[in-house]
Amino acid sequence: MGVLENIEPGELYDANYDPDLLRVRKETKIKLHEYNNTSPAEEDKRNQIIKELLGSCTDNFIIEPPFYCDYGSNIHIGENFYANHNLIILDGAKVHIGDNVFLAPNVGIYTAGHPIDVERRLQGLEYAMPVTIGDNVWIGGGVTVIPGVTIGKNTVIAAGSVVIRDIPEGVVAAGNPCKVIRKVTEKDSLTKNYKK
Ligand SMILES: CC(=O)SCCNC(=O)CCNC(=O)[C@H](O)C(C)(C)COP(=O)(O)OP(=O)(O)OC[C@H]1O[C@@H](n2cnc3c(N)ncnc32)[C@H](O)[C@@H]1OP(=O)(O)O
Repeated sequence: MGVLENIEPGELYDANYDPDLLRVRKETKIKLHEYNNTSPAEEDKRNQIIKELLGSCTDNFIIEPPFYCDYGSNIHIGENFYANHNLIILDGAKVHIGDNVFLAPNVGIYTAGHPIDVERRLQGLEYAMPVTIGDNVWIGGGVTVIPGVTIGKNTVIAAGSVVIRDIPEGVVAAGNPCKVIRKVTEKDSLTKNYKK
């Protein structure tokens, strides 16, 4: 059973002082420290650490170090997952990533947030809402995905976007806030030269 399993999406919990959460996050950071200090030659060791850490994954994934997350157990990745360097996932709530998903460098997937009002924020309260990323999604460099967002299958999120609302399947979306700029069409599979 994953940590925070009994907390409802959006429900406030004590993220800063709860001893169980602090313990699990520390255990996770110890494993990630080990992972992030492996050599590229230590593929088996890398795969073993990730398999122990994540909620679920297949045998077929690459996560380039450094990689950071809070708990690991809330993260589920599909077949043929590729994450470039410096992926950060704050997984207070579940993060479901489909098959064939590519993440560029410096992607942040944040399920967690704090109350807007100062008083409760300073009590260390936090909420988390799940993030879902569909099959065959490509997320560009430096993209931020905030709590509760779903990105539909076959979609491309342009570099630097901040995804604050759900994005449908089969589109290119860009910007802050991230919005659909066009559909992916048959023409895209005919492009031979990407030179502008
Ligand atoms: C797994 C890995 O490691 S991948 C390696 C890392 N690489 C990346 O992160 C590259 C990501 N690529 C991008 O962001 C590209 O801009 C793409 C793929 C979104 C381009 O998609 P295209 O549909 O070809 O977009 P195109 O260049 O024709 O631009 C279409 C419109 O979107 C806008 N646009 C394109 N990219 C962005 C962006 N990152 N942010 C904001 N707007 C953008 C353009 O300005 C243009 O607007 P206009 O019509 O008003 O002039």
